[in-house]
Amino acid sequence: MTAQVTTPAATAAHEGAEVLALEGVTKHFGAVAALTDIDLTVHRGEVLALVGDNGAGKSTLVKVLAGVHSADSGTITFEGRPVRITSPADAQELGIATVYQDLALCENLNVVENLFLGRELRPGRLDEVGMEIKAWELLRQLSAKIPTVRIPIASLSGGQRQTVAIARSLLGDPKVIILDEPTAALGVAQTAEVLNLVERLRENGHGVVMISHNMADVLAVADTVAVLRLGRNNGVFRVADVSAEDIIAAITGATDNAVTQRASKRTPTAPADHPASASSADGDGDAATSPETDPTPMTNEETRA
Ligand SMILES: Nc1ncnc2c1ncn2[C@@H]1O[C@H](COP(=O)(O)OP(=O)(O)OP(=O)(O)O)[C@@H](O)[C@H]1O
Repeated sequence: MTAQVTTPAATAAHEGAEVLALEGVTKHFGAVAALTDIDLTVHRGEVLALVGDNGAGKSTLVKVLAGVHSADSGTITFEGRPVRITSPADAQELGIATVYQDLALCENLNVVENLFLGRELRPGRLDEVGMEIKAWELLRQLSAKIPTVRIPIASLSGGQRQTVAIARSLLGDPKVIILDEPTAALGVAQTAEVLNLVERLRENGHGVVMISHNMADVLAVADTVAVLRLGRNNGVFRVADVSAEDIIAAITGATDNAVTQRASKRTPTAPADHPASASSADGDGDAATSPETDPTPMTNEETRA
């Protein structure tokens, strides 16, 4: 897995150009500060894992990008120009697709019917052949293992359902695809199948934002990990440079808690090799960060490079 570039000089070597950037995005719900000054950058052909504890702001951030919530302040730049996302239609028009955890598939309808629900091809009348050809084309892009596109969703496995939901998100030809916990509740084989899909999306040049609580998945498939804590940025890391303990430390805002101690007992490492990495953006001072030994969380300028 290639490390993310961090310097302007190396920008040309980056796998893809910047497609989506957030700067200072803030969202309140009444007195609750769900997001404060969030900066984030997504490139073409990059898988960015968005991680954080419960209530860290991940869903709110996704909903801001999906046009469900409007940001109170901050700038969102899409393909180099500032944009306003005030509705799901805005997001779709820009090329930001979101696959929510519930997948929103109709159990009794088959794969083609689900893919085209609400946007059936109709040159005069329903173009069944055209839809079927397009369905296979989308599934082929994902190297998907679906036996037939006329099978009802109810007969598919969790991984196959995720495949159909992701294929449907590709219909609008999006540049950025947001996946909300795509492997939650899946078994080992199905998780592997979904991680393969994520890799296909990257190969096809999409920018992928993947919310996940699963460190193994994050380390297996992401290029970059962005940590949210209490609604703020708490570190952006290249996966190549970071361990699961580093990420957990940034999520929890501490190196010395029960979770990180358990993780380091399983994989003993010298403290100098695997220090805490959280750049404590929330200023609560409980995240230990050492400039000498830190696995180099990227600055916001670097992630935008
Ligand atoms: N519609 C809403 N109204 C009021 N408060 C909200 C709303 N949505 C989210 N919040 C609050 O914003 C904060 C961030 O919540 P959010 O759901 O974005 O976190 P999360 O990281 O997605 O958590 P989880 O992993 O549990 O889904 C929380 O304090 C939450 O209670």
